Amino acid sequence: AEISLQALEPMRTVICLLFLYELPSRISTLLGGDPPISVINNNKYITQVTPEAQVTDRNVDDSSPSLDHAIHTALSGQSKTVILMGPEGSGKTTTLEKLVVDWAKGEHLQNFSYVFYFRVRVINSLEGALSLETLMQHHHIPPESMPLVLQKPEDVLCVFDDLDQYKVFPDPSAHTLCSDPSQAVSVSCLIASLLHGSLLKGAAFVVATRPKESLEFPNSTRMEVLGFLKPQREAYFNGFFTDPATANKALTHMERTLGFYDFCTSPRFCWTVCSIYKILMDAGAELPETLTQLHVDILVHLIQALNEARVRELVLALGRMELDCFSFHRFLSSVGAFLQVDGDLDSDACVFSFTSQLMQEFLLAVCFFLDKSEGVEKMLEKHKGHVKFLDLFLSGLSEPVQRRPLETLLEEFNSDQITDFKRWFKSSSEETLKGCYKHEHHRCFHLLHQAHSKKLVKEIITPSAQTGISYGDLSLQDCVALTYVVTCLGEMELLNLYGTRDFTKEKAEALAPAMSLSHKIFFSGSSLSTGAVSHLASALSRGITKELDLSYARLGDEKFKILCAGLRDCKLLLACRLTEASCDELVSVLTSGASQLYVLFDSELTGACCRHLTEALMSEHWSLTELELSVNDLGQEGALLLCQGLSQTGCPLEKLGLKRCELTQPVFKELGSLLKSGTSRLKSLIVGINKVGNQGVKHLWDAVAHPSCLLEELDVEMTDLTDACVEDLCAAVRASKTLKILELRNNSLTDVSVPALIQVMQDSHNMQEMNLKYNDFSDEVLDMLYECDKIRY
Ligand SMILES: Nc1ncnc2c1ncn2[C@@H]1O[C@H](COP(=O)(O)OP(=O)(O)OP(=O)(O)O)[C@@H](O)[C@H]1O
Repeated sequence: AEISLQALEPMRTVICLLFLYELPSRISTLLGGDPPISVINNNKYITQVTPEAQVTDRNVDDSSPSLDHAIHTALSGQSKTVILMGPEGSGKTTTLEKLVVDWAKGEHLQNFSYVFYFRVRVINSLEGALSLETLMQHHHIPPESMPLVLQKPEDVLCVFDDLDQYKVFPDPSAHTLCSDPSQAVSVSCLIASLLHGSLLKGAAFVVATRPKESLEFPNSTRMEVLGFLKPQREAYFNGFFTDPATANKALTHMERTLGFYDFCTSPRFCWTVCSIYKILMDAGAELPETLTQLHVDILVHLIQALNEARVRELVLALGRMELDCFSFHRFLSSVGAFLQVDGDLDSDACVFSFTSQLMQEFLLAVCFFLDKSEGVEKMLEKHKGHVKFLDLFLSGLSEPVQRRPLETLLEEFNSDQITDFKRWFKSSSEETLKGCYKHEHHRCFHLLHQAHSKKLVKEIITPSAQTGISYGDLSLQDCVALTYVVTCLGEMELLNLYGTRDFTKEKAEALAPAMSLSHKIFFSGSSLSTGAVSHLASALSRGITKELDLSYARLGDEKFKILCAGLRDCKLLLACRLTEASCDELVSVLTSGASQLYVLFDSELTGACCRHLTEALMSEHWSLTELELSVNDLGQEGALLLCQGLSQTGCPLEKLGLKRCELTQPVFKELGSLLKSGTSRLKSLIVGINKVGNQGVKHLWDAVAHPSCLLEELDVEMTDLTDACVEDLCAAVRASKTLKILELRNNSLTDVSVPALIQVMQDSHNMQEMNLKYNDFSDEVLDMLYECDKIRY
């Protein structure tokens, strides 16, 4: 390690040298990573950001709060203990070592005169009782410096790495804490006494651990170690591959094929990916498409690099997790590529652990296929709760193309095991896809995505699959897998994302191809980010979507504007809440000449919007044949204006929805004149749930009876009709040559009207259906109604 030591004070020089000496003789391995000290010395260190920086801006710039800076600030303030928490390989050790190196170089944390770095893995291997003084001597502090350390503990910073490795976790209540630095106590008591402040009271601590719930120390600040978000990954790839074009190629490939997995934030995983990509690119080989293929490539490379004759036995021993010295003594020179070995190999206390959880699960899956072992159900049950990717790897390896390179090296996979997996996958997916548990559906899609076989997707997703259930609240990985499945199928009838709470730009981008291939998309009750709306818009403009439900999505005017950009060529928009501010956009889409059908159900369109709409209707560019404005408070003035637009000669509108629009009698009168005018092409008029009574609706009966009226469907549900309207109603039906459907639900018609209504339906040749549900009929007329099959009641 080549830190320049000349400029350091003698004490620092000693501690720094010893710290470096203390670093176990770590070497760079494909799965383990480049040792932190080599990362730091070779200027490959990438500064991580804090969760706050992530929230405020994902494209973090230099001024964003860095993790290192946050630690420095915390240690120079009130907080005496900083707990760094992050998953496997997230960069905790590297952050700690950088901290110590920066101190030793005199760059940071200069308020401390002594910095001690303890690795719990190493302390664990110290047996018997230990005093603080002996521990420090283990860390090579010269005896003459000891009194200085003990006299001014506030000048001391202790760094504890791998606290999760602690065998017995420090718990103050379980120990009598020690306060005498020369007293020999158990190692667990020693650590607990330091962290709880009974030893070296006033000293500061930085502790790193994988996520642990029960970790609390006095005056402590927790900090999440996020690993590499996208901007840091980009910086890392650029540092790894010196050629920018190669870096970009590698990064783009990783983001496309793996970027949706959480573990991509792990710097250690990024190192492994970069390393294997480099090997493959140098050899002119294809880069892996799936997580399984990536692990096949890694394992093949590791095996080839070993000088090991019994590779099949080695893989079996690792996969069966025969993690004991006896098994591994046979493969001593080889296991280091896969395992971390703590303690003396010849002692019972020697502990083996997998460097990569992913590789551990991958080896388990390989083992399942290598020889006849237990059935797949039993195997998955046995590991339930401890594994995350086992079924994915099984799925990937069950496809010949993916496993072939391994078979060439080991031997052919057992065909019974492959058949067993395929049987399980088929039957469990069939069951899953009949049900309505979205998480199970998503899991099935993840497995299909991993298998990467279009043929298999078509085999598994049969027409009986319930793919129309709500897939709301998808994760990024769900979006990618669903897109894969829909792309293989070629189309999807309904993409139901009802109640999605957090539809981000990233998710929308991943799901865009699936959206383009869906006939209907439901986003009802969802919350879409601005970025997501713009991906939705472009997906719609490219795709086949005919129906889009954005009801209760509270899109708002700004997002609606963005959506409109994609709607120029879209056939239909259903239900979104808009206000007056969106009118200009709306009118411009409506008159674009490309939209064919438009529904603005349940918006917040008011009278003022009607003025814009009317202008649009009167313009020569209006080409829509359907307009749905139901559930908008248009008001009398607005609705009358609209009628004016409709009476324009040449207005092509054939279907108009004005349900629950607070319409009044004068509006019905105007609608009636419009229908009789001879200029209207309206075939369907939906004006239910407007309380205008017999008098109001009479204008429509008169219109229906008029020879110029072309209406085929009239909906006057819940308009307060009584028996008094029936004479006009029957006259209208008899006179009309076009009317086919009459919707009369939820009115106040009674038994006395029934004979006339049945008669008129029987006499009419045009009429196909009259709906009389929820009127005031008694049971006595039910038999009569039953006789007329054109009446629903
Ligand atoms: N900030 C960084 N810049 C560049 N590389 C990094 C950084 N952090 C980590 N790495 C790389 O990732 C590897 C793993 O990181 P590190 O050992 O620090 O993780 P960890 O969180 O301590 O993991 P574990 O929980 O397994 O102990 C390092 O060896 C190094 O190669």
